[in-house]
Amino acid sequence: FLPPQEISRSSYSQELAFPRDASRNALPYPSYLRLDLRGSRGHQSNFFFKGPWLSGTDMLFTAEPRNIHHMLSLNFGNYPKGPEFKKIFDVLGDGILSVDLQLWEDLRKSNHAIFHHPELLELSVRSNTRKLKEGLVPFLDNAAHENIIIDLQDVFKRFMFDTSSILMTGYDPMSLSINMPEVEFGEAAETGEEAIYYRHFKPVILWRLQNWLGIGLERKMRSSLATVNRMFAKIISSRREEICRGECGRSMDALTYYMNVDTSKYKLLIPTNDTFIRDVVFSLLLAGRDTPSSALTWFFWLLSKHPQVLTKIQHEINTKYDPTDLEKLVYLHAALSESMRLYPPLPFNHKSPAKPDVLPSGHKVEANSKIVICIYALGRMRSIWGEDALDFKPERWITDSGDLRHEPSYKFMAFNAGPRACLGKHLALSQMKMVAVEIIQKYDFEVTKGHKVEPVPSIILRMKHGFNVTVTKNI
Ligand code: HEM
Repeated sequence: FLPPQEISRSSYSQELAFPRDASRNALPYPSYLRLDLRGSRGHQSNFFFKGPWLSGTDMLFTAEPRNIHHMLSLNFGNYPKGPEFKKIFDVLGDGILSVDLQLWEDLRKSNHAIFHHPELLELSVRSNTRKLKEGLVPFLDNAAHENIIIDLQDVFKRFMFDTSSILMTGYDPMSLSINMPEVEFGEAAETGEEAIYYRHFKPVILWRLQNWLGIGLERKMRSSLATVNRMFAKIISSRREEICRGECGRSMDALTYYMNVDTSKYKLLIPTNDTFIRDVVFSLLLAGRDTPSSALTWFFWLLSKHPQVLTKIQHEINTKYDPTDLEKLVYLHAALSESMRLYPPLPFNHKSPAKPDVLPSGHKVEANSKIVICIYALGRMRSIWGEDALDFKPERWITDSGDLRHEPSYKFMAFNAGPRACLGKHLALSQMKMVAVEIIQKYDFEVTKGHKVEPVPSIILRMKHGFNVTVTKNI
């Protein structure tokens, strides 16, 4: 994150403006989102940031589909996450989100196997259904009855933490309940995500020194990490004990799967090593908790601003809803995609070439240099999405014959693109649809007057002040 004064002191390859008044959904965004939203030519989709001398903070920002396709698909082998990424995301250890090469391949293949396993899919539907019935509905009923203001973002985070934890660890932390217990893990994860965000834009030596001295966000980062490690130590040791006692008749969750993973097939996985298990499951838990809750928050905020879209979704639910076939809800799917185009839960991605290369835009990139893909800006480029790029229009996702329109992932990058595309996309979409249907069918909600909506500088696009609403029951 670069404060405005630092931006003006630094040299850019061109002047980049953020036209606040140009976007109906405009918000005061951090610097990495400031690609020219009016941009209609390739060269406006890239800029090179030159940081202070020897600080190691030079980086190329890009929101150009040709470059993205080149790095994430065509020339994937030359664009690992890289050693710098591994340092910045050191808290993830050897989880799938931060590793490269053979270990990533083993994790990717084993993750793919588990995410397509019928038992895990069944566990996902069961836990979502139960959490709606026993967590979300009683909570919202109570809020409606008591007429109290609730933070819908917090509610979504709790819902996703509980369901994601059931899926990944087999354990339900029960964080979504009327008395809203303190969620140590959630606070720790969010502090960590903010600290990691700032690490992207600071010299490594500086944040490492701050971490070592225990200063500022890095101090909080250290205590957050201790919280996460404590939680995992408990979960892992009690599962090992259950396995020893032969009590592991539970249905498939990621923790159980990785403790019994077939090492003749996945040679680099170490099921007997607790640190390794912690790394693998922690990444999955984060992936499953933070992104769908961010997506749902922005989605409901957009609905509050576009009642005509809400009416269409209600009509679709009333006429086509079939709980066993959520694919029938085409308009709801389109509205969710449109919301993630404008508000991608992960607003940027980081790449680092292994060898020097020239991008399709003509930019030369050195080995180990930093490239930031601006997913947020990509979703708002008029050159890509047309003159109405800044409008919330689910219709753009629907073909003349009423089917969903497919957009290439280097254009709609909310779920990443290429061999590292999100593995949880279908699980996440089903889950978000279930939550959306439940709320839209049963409740009306109103955003609290004067509530300020702005993003927090973090690697996840969250609302800084939460999303305060009141709800009323409509059935
Ligand atoms: C709206 C919801 C979601 C969005 C927008 C999303 C987006 C993404 C993105 C952008 C990446 C690339 C991250 C990177 O390379 O640094 C990613 C990777 C991944 N996601 Fe998701 N995700 C979502 C939900 C989920 C869920 C629910 C799960 C698991 C249950 C999941 C599992 C994963 C995994 C395992 C990867 C790593 C893939 C790899 O590196 O090979 N995601 N996701």
